[in-house]
Amino acid sequence: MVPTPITVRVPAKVNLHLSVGDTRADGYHELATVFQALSMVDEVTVRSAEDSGIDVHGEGAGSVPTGPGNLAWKAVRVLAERCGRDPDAPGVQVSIHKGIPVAGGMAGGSADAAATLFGLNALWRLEIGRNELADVAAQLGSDVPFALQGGTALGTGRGERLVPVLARHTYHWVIALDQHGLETPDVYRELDRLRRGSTNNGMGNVEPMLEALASGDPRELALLLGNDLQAATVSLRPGLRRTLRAGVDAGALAGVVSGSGPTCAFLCESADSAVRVAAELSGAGVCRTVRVAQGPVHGARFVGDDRADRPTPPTPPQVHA
Ligand SMILES: C[C@](O)(CO)[C@H](O)COP(=O)(O)OP(=O)(O)OC[C@H]1O[C@@H](n2ccc(N)nc2=O)[C@H](O)[C@@H]1O
Ligand SMILES: Nc1ncnc2c1ncn2[C@@H]1O[C@H](COP(=O)(O)OP(=O)(O)OP(=O)(O)O)[C@@H](O)[C@H]1O
Repeated sequence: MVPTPITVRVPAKVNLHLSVGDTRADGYHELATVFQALSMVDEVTVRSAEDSGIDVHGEGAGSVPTGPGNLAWKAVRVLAERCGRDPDAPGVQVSIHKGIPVAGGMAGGSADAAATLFGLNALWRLEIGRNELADVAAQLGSDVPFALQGGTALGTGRGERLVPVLARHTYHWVIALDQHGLETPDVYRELDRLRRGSTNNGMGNVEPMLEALASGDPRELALLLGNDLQAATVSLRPGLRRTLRAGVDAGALAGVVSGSGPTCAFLCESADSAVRVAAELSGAGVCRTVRVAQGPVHGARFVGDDRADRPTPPTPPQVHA
């Protein structure tokens, strides 16, 4: 019997804090980061098919590869290898509906890889537990484990080692999308260039941010938003200075470049304030488009599964596409 297709919803992320340390021997930078999952999502459906393939729909779909360059494709291969399966007999069709901006610093490709792992775990009835799935996720990219986990989390190592963080509040965000994306390696390379000759690549202290998150006051959190990659992103895209200023002028508590950018995220005092800021920012002519989002939200989960306390169940129910 052909298994029922599985659809998984998976969130974007913003880095509330991103400290970038030294480059390691493997070429990655040591990180200390606080991730938050936001209510901008991709939906990924995995189904058994004669021939394997990927189709991509939604905003920015035209710039997403549908072959081996797609992180979801890699996820199929890596998981198949892990469990000794032939990924092409039968094949897997992966359908991606993009709601997360492409190459925007919000981990869209990572989200699709995480959703594919999560979906295949059910489609192939593998019953892989969350820790092992997170290990496979880390093989695919530094941001992939967080897309599985969601919520708010502290990431260390190259960003893949996660500890959940208590966040007492729903935070309201305005997200400003830029005209064109940026490639993450280019942004890290630019940071290395800007830092050349400097010896002080110490990691910022995340404790104050963890306390602000526990208190739940967005004004406290706003004072602590920070991203070491921001200088590099702004150096590559100087117009972002204007975007960041415009968000604060429109009434946001603070703004920060999301990860490697060029998307900017603005923290607002309330849902109403976010709507006002979004309206004013979209009229300011400093970005392609503006969205309103909330965080934290769940990591990868089945569409239709509303149980709030089960972000990554090891043996989930199958939900039909
Ligand atoms: C900017 C962030 O989104 C912040 O969460 C991440 O650090 C990037 O995570 P990602 O896109 O999953 O990145 P990966 O696919 O693991 O790595 C892509 C490239 O980014 C750079 N990279 C990434 C993570 C890291 N800790 N140090 C790095 O230098 C490396 O050039 C690497 O080759
Ligand atoms: N499933 C996918 N969705 C989007 N882009 C993908 C996907 N698979 C591969 N890519 C490629 O990866 C590049 C980065 O896309 P992505 O949307 O993941 O960027 P990002 O959000 O900036 O990543 P991150 O925040 O994790 O650094 C794109 O240029 C695209 O060609």
